[in-house]
Amino acid sequence: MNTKHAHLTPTEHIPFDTLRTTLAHIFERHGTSAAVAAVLADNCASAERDGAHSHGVFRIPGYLSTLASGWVDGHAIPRVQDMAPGFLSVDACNGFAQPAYMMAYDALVAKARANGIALLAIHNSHHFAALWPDVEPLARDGLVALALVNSMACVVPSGGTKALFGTNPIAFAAPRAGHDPLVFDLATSAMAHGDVQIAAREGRPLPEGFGVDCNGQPTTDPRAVLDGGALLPFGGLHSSYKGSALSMMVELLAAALTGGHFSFEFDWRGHSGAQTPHTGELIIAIDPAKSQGRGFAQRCEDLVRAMAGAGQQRLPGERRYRQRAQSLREGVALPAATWAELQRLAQA
Ligand SMILES: NC(=O)C1=CN([C@@H]2O[C@H](COP(=O)(O)OP(=O)(O)OC[C@H]3O[C@@H](n4cnc5c(N)ncnc54)[C@H](OP(=O)(O)O)[C@@H]3O)[C@@H](O)[C@H]2O)C=CC1
Ligand SMILES: O=C(O)C1=NCCCC1
Repeated sequence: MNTKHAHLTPTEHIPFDTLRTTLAHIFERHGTSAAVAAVLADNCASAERDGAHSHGVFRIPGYLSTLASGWVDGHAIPRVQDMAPGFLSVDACNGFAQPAYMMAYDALVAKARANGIALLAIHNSHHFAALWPDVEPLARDGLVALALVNSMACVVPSGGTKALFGTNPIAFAAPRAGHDPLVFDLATSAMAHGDVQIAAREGRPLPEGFGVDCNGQPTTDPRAVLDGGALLPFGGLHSSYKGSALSMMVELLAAALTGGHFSFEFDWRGHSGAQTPHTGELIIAIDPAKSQGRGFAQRCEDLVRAMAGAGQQRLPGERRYRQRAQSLREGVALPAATWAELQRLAQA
């Protein structure tokens, strides 16, 4: 949202269902089917609820300008194809990735349980969201899950000078006995592009070693990164080859394997306002019940205990679950100006 002065206004606490319904109205009134609106609204409201601000309501203007530009089809009806016993392919038909995923979700779970492992390869799709909502439900269904999605060329490969990779996140989830699933979700760039946009809006510098300007020179100015500059892969100045290798892997698995575009391949010039990357996504689901040994859930607890014993202060995903519980208890905290703008858009 354009919340430039939102921090000056009071905070409102909005019940999660009210936020989700309002977002669904916004999507539907701005160019999606009711079915697509429901999926995107749930995703976006869930991100805001969990404190994943770079992919919560902050993204609404980007979704709307993209829909208005004609770059994405908000009414697309995805086509699911059964490629092999463990391989499903979905053509999102130039629509959003999440409705395509929802259409194939049950088949993916059934295949993973039957075969031990199954892949869902989505192409011709747009992903503008956090990735953990694509893996957490699989872990709640008892499966180990990995998701990868590529975005748009805004990351310089290690040692290079030109933006080529996307910010290319990887999300992982594993079921735990008696606990929320173990989940991590991280961009393979030094920072998510959304966080660079938020830093620019709030006038905050980036940490050293995260970005370069349009001349390839190191900069901490988020605007210089956004205006022709680029991010570096994660890993810091001396180990960015590690983030770069992971980013390369995401390009291959999310784009080459699915039939989607690489982050540098699609051309959205001519669609003024378009912000959603037109790429691909790969989701891998593994049934741990098929594995050897003392049982995956038990081994997971062994590892978590050992990590705590070694001094790890918190698990990935833990902050998010804490924020989720608080938001469900007290309502999702939003600047009053942002909530007023969302309500206006829902009527517009
Ligand atoms: N659709 C797209 O194309 C793209 C989407 N994104 C999204 O942007 C979001 C933000 O990514 P990013 O900035 O890399 O995420 P963060 O760096 O904020 O967090 C990455 C992961 O590390 C965990 N974590 C953070 N701090 C700690 C800590 N001190 N100890 C243990 N674990 C920790 C987080 O858990 P916790 O959540 O609990 O803090 C999270 O699982 C993601 O949801 C990603 O999917 C990014 C790039 C492209
Ligand atoms: O934050 C990011 O990085 C991105 N998020 C949504 C899609 C484009 C990249």
